[in-house]
Amino acid sequence: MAPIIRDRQFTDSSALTDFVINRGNGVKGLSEMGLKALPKPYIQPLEERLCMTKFVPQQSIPIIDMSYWKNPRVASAVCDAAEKWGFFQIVNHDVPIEVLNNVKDATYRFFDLPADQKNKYSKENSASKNVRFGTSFSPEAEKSLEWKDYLSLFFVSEEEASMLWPPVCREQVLDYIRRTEVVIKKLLQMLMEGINVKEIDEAKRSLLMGSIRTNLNYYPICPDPELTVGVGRHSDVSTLTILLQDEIGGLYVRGNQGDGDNWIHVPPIKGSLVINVGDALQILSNNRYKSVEHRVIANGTKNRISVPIFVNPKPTDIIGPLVEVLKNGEKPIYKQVLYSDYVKHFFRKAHDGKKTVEFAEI
Ligand SMILES: CC(C)(COP(=O)(O)OP(=O)(O)OC[C@H]1O[C@@H](n2cnc3c(N)ncnc32)[C@H](O)[C@@H]1OP(=O)(O)O)[C@@H](O)C(=O)NCCC(=O)NCCSC(=O)/C=C/c1ccc(O)c(O)c1
Ligand SMILES: O=C(O)CCC(=O)C(=O)O
Ligand SMILES: [Fe+2]
Repeated sequence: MAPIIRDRQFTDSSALTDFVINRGNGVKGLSEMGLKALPKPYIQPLEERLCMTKFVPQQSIPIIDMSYWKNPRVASAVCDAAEKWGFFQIVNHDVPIEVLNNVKDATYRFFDLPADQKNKYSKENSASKNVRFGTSFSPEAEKSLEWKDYLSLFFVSEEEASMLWPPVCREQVLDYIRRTEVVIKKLLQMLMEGINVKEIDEAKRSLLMGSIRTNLNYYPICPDPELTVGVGRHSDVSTLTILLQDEIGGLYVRGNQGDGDNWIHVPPIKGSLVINVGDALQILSNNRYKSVEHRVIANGTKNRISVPIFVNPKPTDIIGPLVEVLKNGEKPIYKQVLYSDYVKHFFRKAHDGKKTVEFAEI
């Protein structure tokens, strides 16, 4: 049955849910209908919209050149950025530009599929929990929805990926993960040395990078972009996130000046990767490294994509402050928690800034 639409608006919210979620049209489908106004469920409360007065145009997160990554100055810049900003960009990181371009093309290929093809991977229809096409963040828990569709791919093995991941993007995402792994290892090595962890043994490797989730995010053109958000304020639950964004821009990071209600734009830099600390690394480092809130605005004239790789502990790992960090008598701020409990807590609520980490506080 066709959705109930009058004057290019939905007559009720169940018709909208049916069109966007149940039929897999996503917000991309809404955008392509040429709606004249933003549907009500997407209108965010005033305090969650990002207004111009909160931008700090003169500030920028650090940009770190990885060409001479063995130089101790690079390690010191990485640790410094992870402590003070929780966010930085890397350039000359050795992931070939073709790999990045290919995964961006693959993202467009996936979202350009007809709705019924994408809907095969929805929460209801997907053959596996490890592959999920969705919209907004957690629509069941949210008071106001986010203007974003996504495909989330949890990596188990190349064999599983070859059976379950959508063929239009599978190889390109796998290649992106493979080539990025080298950079992830370098960054984690530097960050661990900065907190007195001299060797990344198998147990540490699992805690730091035991599981990998890649999301393909699609933010379509939005009517009334100032009334909604692409992604609401949140910190990631990962140890590190490696984010590839396109040339459109729109990602903002909470600044560290004054009362902190100032937001710094992350400008797109050709070939760069954005790196951010997630909650798991904040917990493991007992607050030495900071997971910082970030958000994405909606755009009135351009479609935007981004491809974050979330590098995480294994779901079965117990996370808490590392012994090396507590050696000098430092008090633990966090208890030991099962990582999958932590992630479930995150996924079952709407984006709510930095609140997730309270789940692990003593
Ligand atoms: C994710 C879990 C917990 C799933 O475990 P499982 O036993 O399958 O639980 P489940 O009952 O299917 O899922 C738990 C809930 O999470 C939701 N969920 C599961 N996967 C996803 C997903 N990819 N995206 C959104 N929600 C999800 C489910 O819908 C469940 O909610 P509900 O339906 O009960 O309301 C497990 O695989 C795990 O522990 N993984 C650890 C590694 C991992 O995936 N870490 C997450 C890193 S993601 C990260 O850091 C940031 C993600 C993010 C940020 C902003 C966004 O806007 C966004 O979209 C995503
Ligand atoms: O799209 C972006 O730039 C950021 C997305 C993000 O924060 C996320 O998916 O966790
Ligand atoms: Fe994020």
